[in-house]
Amino acid sequence: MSPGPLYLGFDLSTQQLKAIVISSDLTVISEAKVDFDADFKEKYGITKGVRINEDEGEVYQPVAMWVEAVDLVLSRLHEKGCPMDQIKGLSGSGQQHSSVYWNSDAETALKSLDPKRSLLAQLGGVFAYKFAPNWQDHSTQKECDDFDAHLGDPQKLAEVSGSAAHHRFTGTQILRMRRRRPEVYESTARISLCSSFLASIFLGSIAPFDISDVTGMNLWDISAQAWNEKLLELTAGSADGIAALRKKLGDVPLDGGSIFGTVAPYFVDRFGFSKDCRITAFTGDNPATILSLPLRPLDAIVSLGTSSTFLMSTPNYKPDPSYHFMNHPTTQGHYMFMLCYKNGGLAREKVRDALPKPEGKGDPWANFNKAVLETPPLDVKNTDSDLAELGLRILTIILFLQ
Ligand SMILES: Nc1ncnc2c1ncn2[C@@H]1O[C@H](COP(=O)(O)OP(=O)(O)O)[C@@H](O)[C@H]1O
Ligand SMILES: O=C(CO)[C@@H](O)[C@H](O)COP(=O)(O)O
Repeated sequence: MSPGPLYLGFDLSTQQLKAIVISSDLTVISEAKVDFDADFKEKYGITKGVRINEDEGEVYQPVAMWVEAVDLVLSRLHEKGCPMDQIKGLSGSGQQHSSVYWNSDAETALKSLDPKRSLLAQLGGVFAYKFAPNWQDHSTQKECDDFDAHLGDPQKLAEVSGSAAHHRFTGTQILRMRRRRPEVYESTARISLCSSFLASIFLGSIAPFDISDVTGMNLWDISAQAWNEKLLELTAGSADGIAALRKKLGDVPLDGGSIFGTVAPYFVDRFGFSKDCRITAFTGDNPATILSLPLRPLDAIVSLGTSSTFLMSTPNYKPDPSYHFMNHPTTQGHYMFMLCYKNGGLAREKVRDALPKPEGKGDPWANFNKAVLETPPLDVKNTDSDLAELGLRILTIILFLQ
């Protein structure tokens, strides 16, 4: 029996490109992944998905690797016998903050993709910069100082953009790109976030930023729901440069759930997608996580990937330099609150490696999981007087009940 209309979701994260196909009742029909280290370590010179330039604190990923991964993950789905022609909707998420710099050939190349040739053969030359600065990049201290000072102080920047300046936030990254690599900035026709980059490939045209992901840039004025003119001026270097920067950034649709169009003919001819398979906005991986569970007021999600994040949804906008506020991805007037630990995965691996190794070729995390399950949270046995819970309650009161 046919499972009915299917939906395809992607996640382009630090270490993998994952694809999952589900039916309307959320049954998983097929899945495939490209693991960057397992598939591309030698070819692209990466470790844990990234390259590092220690001297400047740069952490970055080859954009060509992402492009190649799209063809590869789809051919894996296809080879598994996934009924591609029944996929009616397609969307996805991308690691937040990471940016792609397209040159002026990009739009034409995306519109005229030939299904007989690979994506990489056709898109290899459309980037003004071969790399995407990764969210782990920390080369932008000077730019952070400039952002924090530009509106007065970090509190003011947080009030306007939802966050104080952060190394990984895309505004500080674009400012550094203009200063450090002015030729790249000049030859950039459009800038994408990781999420809108992936949407652009499927759409065959450069997709706009998502309304939630745009709030991870330190450039979007959340109260005005518009680019902040002063922050654009800082990034562009002068008032005269604002118009050119706006062009590179593009317009941002305020409706996060909008449909961008149908899948590009390349995917219909090469992988058997239906012509009417529709593409909805791709968003950041954390906003996507917020959407993945039906959160009630005061519910929180902890997401453990390369980073670790703590997420809540709220109608109250209470920004502070010590955490992040972002637009909710689909509900206008709602926000998501986030704490992010950049070294979450690393810390867990360190603890895992300090424990005795499990015997044989079983799950390398077996002893870690056992130790976690056997240890009471923060080693506090009485949960009624648990200090961690007290901390969470205070945070909740500060955020929501003030
Ligand atoms: N069984 C496990 N228990 C705890 N952590 C794990 C386990 N398996 C993988 N990890 C950690 O999760 C990280 C990868 O998470 P994943 O969500 O796939 O990455 P990404 O950030 O690319 O989305 C790895 O770096 C590793 O530290
Ligand atoms: O930078 C942040 C959030 O601000 C990270 O959470 C990234 O979004 C990366 O996600 P993973 O690759 O760890 O899933």
